[in-house]
Amino acid sequence: MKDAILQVEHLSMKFGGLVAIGDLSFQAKRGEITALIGPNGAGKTTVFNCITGFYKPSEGMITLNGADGSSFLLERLPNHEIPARAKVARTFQNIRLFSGMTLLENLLVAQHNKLMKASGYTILGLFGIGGYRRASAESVELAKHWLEKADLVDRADDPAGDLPYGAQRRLEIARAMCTGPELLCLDEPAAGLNPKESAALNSLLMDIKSSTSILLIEHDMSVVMQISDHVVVLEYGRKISDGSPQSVRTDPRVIAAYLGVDDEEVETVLTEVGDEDVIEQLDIGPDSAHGPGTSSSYLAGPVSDTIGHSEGERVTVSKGASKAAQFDARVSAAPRKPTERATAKPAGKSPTSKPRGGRK
Ligand SMILES: Nc1ncnc2c1ncn2[C@@H]1O[C@H](COP(=O)(O)OP(=O)(O)OP(=O)(O)O)[C@@H](O)[C@H]1O
Repeated sequence: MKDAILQVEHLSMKFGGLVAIGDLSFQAKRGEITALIGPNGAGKTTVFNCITGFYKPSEGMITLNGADGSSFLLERLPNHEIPARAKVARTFQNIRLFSGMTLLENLLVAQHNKLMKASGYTILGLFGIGGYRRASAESVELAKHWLEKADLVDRADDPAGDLPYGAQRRLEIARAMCTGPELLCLDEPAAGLNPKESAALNSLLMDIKSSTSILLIEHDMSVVMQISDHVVVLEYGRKISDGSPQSVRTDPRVIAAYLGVDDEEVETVLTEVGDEDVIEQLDIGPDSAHGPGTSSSYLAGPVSDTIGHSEGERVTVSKGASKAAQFDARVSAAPRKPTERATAKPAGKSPTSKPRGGRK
């Protein structure tokens, strides 16, 4: 069995009165692609920011287990040590390349720390001594290696800003790989890509996962379903599902969390899901207190104004906000009537559909 490279335990992150993440626990296994998904504002980027040191969590533990047996509590490491010592690299939702520099230069800048160390931080070291020259040649080789993997080697001497959008995304990932990470955290790498660019990204990520574990935030469900080994679903900072892409895809709570679109999508959702059990659960009769049977707010009625988080803590969300909580309440309140199909149809957005989110 694969061991966990990342262990998130009881993580909470508060911004004043807002609990963006509440008592979240999950694992990412070594050599796997773990996807973190959820509707907009679910807390995915906040989790990334806690893992990569941009935020210090309010509570909880984030453990990174290195391949050599080392172990780091990321919430306690100074920011700059997270990439350098714990070997965690990340990309952001918006592209952050040096657009005036060539592709090769971008990948060499990423190796700056390694080169400076080899120079002994002296001018003599930079000009002549063997260690620096050797490190410099290795850096160029590594850059070339990742340019080839990203299918960008032909454009090595072009300015990064001249690349098409999808190629810039791959260059960012290649640059992150030049830092030698054990865990690569990618924040919406497929946002804004066309299908061809998306396929190129998928094959790059599948290639990377043989050597480096990946934690992925992604709204594009075709990417998530194709390449992920494990999916964690968030809604309002809470984990509502955790498992294989197939189990998450057919989890009614996840389907409910993605609610909020037109009635005509309902049939598509049920067909896409194609799971009798799920259809039965979604077909439990409508709650008469919340509108007529044909209402698209079938699962969106006000069940609770608050969502429970870690012990004793509640976060207030807008009335009827958590679709997963409403689904739970509906399932436990209503008697199961598998043979009696309700006339009402839940409005739904399947997690197999395209995203609500996008390029920021
Ligand atoms: N620095 C901050 N200060 C205050 N609130 C914040 C901050 N960062 C995030 N939040 C809030 O935390 C919640 C989760 O935000 P987050 O960006 O993590 O969600 P997300 O799932 O990544 O959303 P998206 O899919 O839109 O990127 C939101 O309500 C957001 O407004």
